Amino acid sequence: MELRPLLSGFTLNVIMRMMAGKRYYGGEDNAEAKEVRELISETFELAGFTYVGDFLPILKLFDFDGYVKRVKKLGSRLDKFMQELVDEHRRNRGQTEFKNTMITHLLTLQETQPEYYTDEIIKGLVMVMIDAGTDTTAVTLEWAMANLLNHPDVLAKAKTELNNVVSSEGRLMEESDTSTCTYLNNVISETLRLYPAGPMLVPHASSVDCKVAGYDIPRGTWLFVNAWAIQRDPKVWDEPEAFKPERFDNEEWKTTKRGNFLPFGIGRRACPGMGLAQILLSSALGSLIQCFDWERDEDIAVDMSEGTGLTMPKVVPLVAKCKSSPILDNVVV
Ligand code: HEM
Repeated sequence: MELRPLLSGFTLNVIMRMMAGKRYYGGEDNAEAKEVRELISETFELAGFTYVGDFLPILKLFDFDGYVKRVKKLGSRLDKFMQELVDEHRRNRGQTEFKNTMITHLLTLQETQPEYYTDEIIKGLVMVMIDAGTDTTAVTLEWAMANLLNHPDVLAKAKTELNNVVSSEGRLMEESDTSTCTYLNNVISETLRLYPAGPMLVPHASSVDCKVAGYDIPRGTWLFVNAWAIQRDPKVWDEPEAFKPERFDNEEWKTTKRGNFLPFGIGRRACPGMGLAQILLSSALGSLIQCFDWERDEDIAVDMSEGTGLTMPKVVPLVAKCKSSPILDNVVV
């Protein structure tokens, strides 16, 4: 079974359920779902494109490969879809399925602060949650599973923890278990250390001339932070290339290595979705480990080559075998 489509469908469903109370993956195949899946897949494709005009402005005069034309066309299709979503919420706010969505809450704020919570802002928030929150989380889950399949001892230890904390109570993993399963969280931290979904963070630009660590930085300079290299620095991490969740066992790393572990960035522009991402990663990975016994598809190590996309996806999509664990037979009828 190939995991990638399942994991990205899962994260998109979670974010869309939060924002709009809708799922577009793995359920009914209606026209709206098809349209959304198409829009989202094109958004990710174009987001990963390097636009040369950003680096050599003169080249903005030419539209090589028709990139600008495609982005503009996609932009207006996305805007139409988002506007329909907002209008649908405006019409049906009282109905159960629309009552507790993020769009409905934003529309309530629009009543008291219309100049700030405009439709443009609401549509922008929906879009940024999809862009920044779905692929990053799905890619991390795929790397985590790949690491576990290459380290059956780690997988067994994580399963034992889940059996002790959750399955022993005859139930499935819940959100409240995410803080108790410390080894599971260490597996996630170690995955984010070796395979950060934002390997170069997000480019930042200085808004004024400034001095950083003695260097003069002119206004408008683009800064890239190589988190991938910092998190594998042999001066900081023992056996930096090894997958060892135990290195996060004690809290000491928080004082000694805090600035060297930055999968969510650092400072005022750090990832605002970090808390949500950690809960999502922990509950999804925990459920996959608790509910199924996993094995590699072939008797060779999973290929761990890193691709060049925005979120550093695996080059070879992960394929794995699984069978249900006894807990599933007990709780799912
Ligand atoms: C494993 C999951 C995730 C990873 C690894 C990740 C990583 C990052 C990184 C590295 C940045 C740039 C920080 C910087 O440049 O200093 C960022 C920014 C951002 N992230 Fe995440 N993220 C994840 C999940 C999420 C989720 C679930 C959401 C929301 C639903 C989200 C929303 C955002 C937003 C809105 C920004 C831009 C913040 C700004 O520019 O001020 N992220 N993320």
